[in-house]
Amino acid sequence: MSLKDEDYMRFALKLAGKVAGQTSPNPPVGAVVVKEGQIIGFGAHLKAGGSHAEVHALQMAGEKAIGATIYVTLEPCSHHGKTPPCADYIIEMGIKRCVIAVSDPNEKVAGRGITKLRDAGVDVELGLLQEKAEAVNAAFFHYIKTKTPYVTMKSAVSLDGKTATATGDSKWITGKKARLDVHEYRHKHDAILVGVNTIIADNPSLTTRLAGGGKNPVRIVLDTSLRTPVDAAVITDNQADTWIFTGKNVPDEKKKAYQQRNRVTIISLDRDQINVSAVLQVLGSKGIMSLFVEGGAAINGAFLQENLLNEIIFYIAPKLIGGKTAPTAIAGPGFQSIAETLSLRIKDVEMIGEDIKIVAEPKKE
Ligand SMILES: Nc1c(/N=C/[C@@H](O)[C@H](O)[C@H](O)COP(=O)(O)O)[nH]c(=O)[nH]c1=O
Ligand SMILES: [Zn+2]
Repeated sequence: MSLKDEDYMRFALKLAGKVAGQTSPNPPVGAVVVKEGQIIGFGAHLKAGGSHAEVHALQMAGEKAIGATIYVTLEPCSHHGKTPPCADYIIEMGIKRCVIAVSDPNEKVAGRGITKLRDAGVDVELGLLQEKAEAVNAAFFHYIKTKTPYVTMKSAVSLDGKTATATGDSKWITGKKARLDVHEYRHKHDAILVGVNTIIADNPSLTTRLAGGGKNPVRIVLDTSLRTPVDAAVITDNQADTWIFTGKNVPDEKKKAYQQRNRVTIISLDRDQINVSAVLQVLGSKGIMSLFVEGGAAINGAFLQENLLNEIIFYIAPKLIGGKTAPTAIAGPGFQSIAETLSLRIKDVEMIGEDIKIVAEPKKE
C-alpha cells in the first residue's frame, strides 16, 4: 500500500516535534522528500544558525530531487536569514511539488515563500495537517506575534489539590515517572521560572536530568528584594545561567555577591514590585521563546491573574494530604466569582506511572 501525503507529512511533523526546544528562537521544522513512493531524503532544523530542514532533506536526496515532492511542516523561508532562502533551493533542486502544513506568520515570510515557488512553476499545496503543525509551532507562533515567551505552567498536586503538607513537606507528591516527564518540558523550554520562596524552601537545581542528557533551560528567579541565598544551587552549581529579577530598591552592594558568579545575572526592573508582564517583555527581548513556570503558588497566582498562561499542566497524585493550611497550586487574590474564573480546554489526559497528567489551555473566546 503506497503511503499517502498525510503519512509523509506525519513523518515530517514527527521530525519537527523531536527537535522542539533545540531551535529557539527559530521554529522546529521537519521536511521529507519523496519520489515515486520512495522516501529519498528527510531532515529537521537542528539549531538556530544551522541548515533548515529543507536543506538537510534535499542534500540527502541529491539529484534524485528532480521531479520529486517535498513535504514541509512550515512554509519554506524566502528571506536571507542566517542561511540562504529555502524556497530558492527547492526550485534549484528541481522539486516539482511542495506540500506545506502551515504558512509562516513571520511578516518577513508570510506567503512570499509560496509565491516564489508558484512563480517558478512548483505545484504548491497548503494546509495538510495544519492543526498538528500549529501545535508543534505553538511557542514560535506565539513569540512571533507577541515578542514574549509562550508560557507553560506546571504544578504537581495531591488529589485534594495540595502541593505540600501543612508543615511544608513535599518530597515527593508525584512519582518518579511524572517527575521525569517534567524534565522533558525543561529540555524543551528556553527558560524555567520559579519564585524566591521555592528557592528558599526547596533549593532546586532546575536543571534537565534526562537519561539521554538534554538542554538546561535558563533559570529565572523572581525575587523583588533579592532574598535568594548566595549559596543556593542556582547560584553556585554553574550548571546553567541564572537570571534573578529584582525590584529597583536593592542596594548595589547587595548585588555584588551574586554578580561575582559568571553565570548569574541580576535584572532590576524599574519598579518597587515585580510584575510578571514586565518580566515576560524582558525575556522576550532576550530571545526567550518559551517559558516553563514551576511555581510556587504565589507566582502561579500572578500569571493566572494577568491571564498570561498558554498551557497548563497538572500532575495529580493518588494521595490525600488534607490540612486547612496546606498550600495549594495557585495562590494570589484569585477570582471572586465563578463567572470570572479562567475556563480551560482539556487537551490531553494520561496516566504517568500512578499519577494523572492533565494538559489544558485557556479556552479561546
Ligand atoms: N514536590 C514535587 C515537585 N516540586 C517542584 C518544585 O517545588 C521543586 O523545587 C523542583 O521540582 C525541584 O527541582 P530539582 O531540584 O531540579 O529537582 N514537583 C513535582 O513534579 N512533583 C513533586 O512531588
Ligand atoms: Zn528555510
